[in-house]
Amino acid sequence: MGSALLEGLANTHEFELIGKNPINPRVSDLSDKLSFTLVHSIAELIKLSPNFVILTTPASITMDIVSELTDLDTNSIIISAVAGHSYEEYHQALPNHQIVRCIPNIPVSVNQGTTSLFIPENISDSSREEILDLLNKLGETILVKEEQLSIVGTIGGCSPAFVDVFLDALADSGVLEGLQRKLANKLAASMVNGAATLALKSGKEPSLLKDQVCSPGGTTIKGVVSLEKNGFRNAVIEAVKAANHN
Ligand SMILES: NC(=O)C1=CN([C@@H]2O[C@H](COP(=O)(O)OP(=O)(O)OC[C@H]3O[C@@H](n4cnc5c(N)ncnc54)[C@H](OP(=O)(O)O)[C@@H]3O)[C@@H](O)[C@H]2O)C=CC1
Ligand SMILES: O=C(O)[C@@H]1CCC=N1
Repeated sequence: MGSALLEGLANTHEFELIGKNPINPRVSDLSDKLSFTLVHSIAELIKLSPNFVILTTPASITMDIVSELTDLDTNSIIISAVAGHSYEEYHQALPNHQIVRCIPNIPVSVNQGTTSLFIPENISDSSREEILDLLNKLGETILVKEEQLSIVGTIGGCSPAFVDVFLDALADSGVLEGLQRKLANKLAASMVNGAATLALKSGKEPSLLKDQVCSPGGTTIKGVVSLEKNGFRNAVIEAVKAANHN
């Protein structure tokens, strides 16, 4: 997730970026590619007084890292992208800092992300604006209450993987009929991109858009009936449930 955020922010050419990571050749290569400063300790990071600190660490080590941020300038805004720790936990660890929680998704790397964001009440209007300005450069930002962050973050954050499974399956079906894999992959991704753009731009309900494709007695409705017979809708609902109630 950290690499995806760095890529999306680097694409804007508007930020001086810093990455903090244990020594790792993968991250050194990324820092060369995206031209960001790489630091290996929190102390080095704190000295640089960044405007924002975005946390993308595994949940299991995040609170240890947060406890090292006590000397961070209180003007620095902390944005946690970590699923699994509440605002209250961060606030207790760093009571004088401004902290918000978000769940971005991997398409932030191409500035087409969906980021659900919880901003607590104690954040000033100017900080709120700065946070939204930053995240909006990465795609769409959806403001939510903290109790909604889990389900909104699951649908926004995990579902790119579910869509990737769908894309891979669509491409498989093309390959089965003799298409080259590359062509099948491109066809599937372009189609999903177009269908999603139409849903967003038209504002129409997906069920109405589906009806427009299904000609009476035609081929699409036969495919839709087959999806329903095979539990496609239920499989999606169960996947979101499983991811959200882990
Ligand atoms: N993947 C996603 O789509 C999303 C993930 N998230 C959240 O982002 C977080 C990371 O997830 P994800 O990127 O998938 O997991 P990864 O395991 O791929 O990434 C974790 C990163 O943390 C780094 N790291 C480990 N220890 C430290 C440390 N002490 N200081 C700094 N960095 C450290 C790892 O470095 P190294 O590579 O050297 O091991 C790695 O780059 C999780 O909390 C997750 O909930 C939120 C939304 C979406
Ligand atoms: O798989 C995960 O745990 C993270 C949280 C949201 C997306 N990926």
